Amino acid sequence: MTTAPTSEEIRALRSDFGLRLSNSMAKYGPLCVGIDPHRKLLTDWGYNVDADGAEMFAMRMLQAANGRAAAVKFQMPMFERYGAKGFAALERVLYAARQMGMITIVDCLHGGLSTTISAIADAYFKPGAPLLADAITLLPYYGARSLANLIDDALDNGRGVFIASLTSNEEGRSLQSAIRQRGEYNGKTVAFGIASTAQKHNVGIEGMGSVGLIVGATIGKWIKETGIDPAKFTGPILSPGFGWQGAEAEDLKTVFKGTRGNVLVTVSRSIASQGPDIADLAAATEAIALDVRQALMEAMDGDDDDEADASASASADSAAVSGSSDSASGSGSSGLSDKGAADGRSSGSSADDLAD
Ligand SMILES: O=C(O)c1cc(=O)[nH]c(=O)n1[C@@H]1O[C@H](COP(=O)(O)O)[C@@H](O)[C@H]1O
Repeated sequence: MTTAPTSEEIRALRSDFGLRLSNSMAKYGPLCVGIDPHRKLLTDWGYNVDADGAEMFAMRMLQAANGRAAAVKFQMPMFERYGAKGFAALERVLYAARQMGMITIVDCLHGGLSTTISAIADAYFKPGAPLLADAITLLPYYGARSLANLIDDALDNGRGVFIASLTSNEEGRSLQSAIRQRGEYNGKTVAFGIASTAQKHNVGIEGMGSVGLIVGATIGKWIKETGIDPAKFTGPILSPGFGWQGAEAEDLKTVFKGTRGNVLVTVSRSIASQGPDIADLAAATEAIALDVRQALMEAMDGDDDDEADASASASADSAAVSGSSDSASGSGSSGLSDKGAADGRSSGSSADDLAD
């Protein structure tokens, strides 16, 4: 006969993902290797563009990431496109990653009505789940609170989530910086409301929480217009955009100024494009892991040279993300596009070179 868990056991489970991820980041650094079997990469690596090719690609990426990165993130649509065979391949590579002891994130970007979205806890979080993962990515378009039941299921099973807040693509900016017209976050940006709702799940957790955010590294200085201060968020922050999409060390320093060990930078194509040789993939992983670690260490000590920033932090509300939405004018000209143009790095369009 099984006995019901005590309140202490429940508390421990609800902070388990954050604890395991922060331990892994302390050991291996703040890099997550993105496993995205793009068609072009499969072809370049000499694999068929099918579920078997995606599975072999993923196994190689796993071997390169093992012991060199804190986590791996699987891009669900790039398996899903092969239907049942793709799902079976993803189940197997997730199993392999678990056997290696790696922290696994499935990038499925699910979202929906509270009553229906909860069903996916059976797929990812519960004991015996076919796609058992340590965390998944979520979209909050139905309202961040619509995710509450699913988040509870994740936490009660020692798992976590990453909720899209400020995505790395430029098209997201006008929606995410829109000013809310009603409710608790009236007058604040959409992204701010999402981050604040996410943060509520982390309050009271010692160390890093288990409810994370997605904040693209590409957004650069535009972070200030959103009202979000990543330094005040106590869950993990998954940050895509470094490398292939154009973000550099300077962007990590700008966006994550003052953060302390909770930023997990996810990189896919900049590593995979060095394959298929595992030694080359491993070398690329190590080099990028070093760059990212260095940038985030510098971000930690980032000097507060910006007075407006300092006053925004001072007036931060208890949601632990500073809420200066007054400055959220939604002007879409800073960040990605300015930088891409200024130094010729890839911005939105060239980021699609290896898309799909
Ligand atoms: O959900 C994501 O992980 C995600 C959010 C976001 O805002 N931007 C973003 O690029 N991603 C994902 O992060 C990965 C980035 O891959 P690379 O640009 O190749 O490093 C891809 O799997 C994207 O789908």
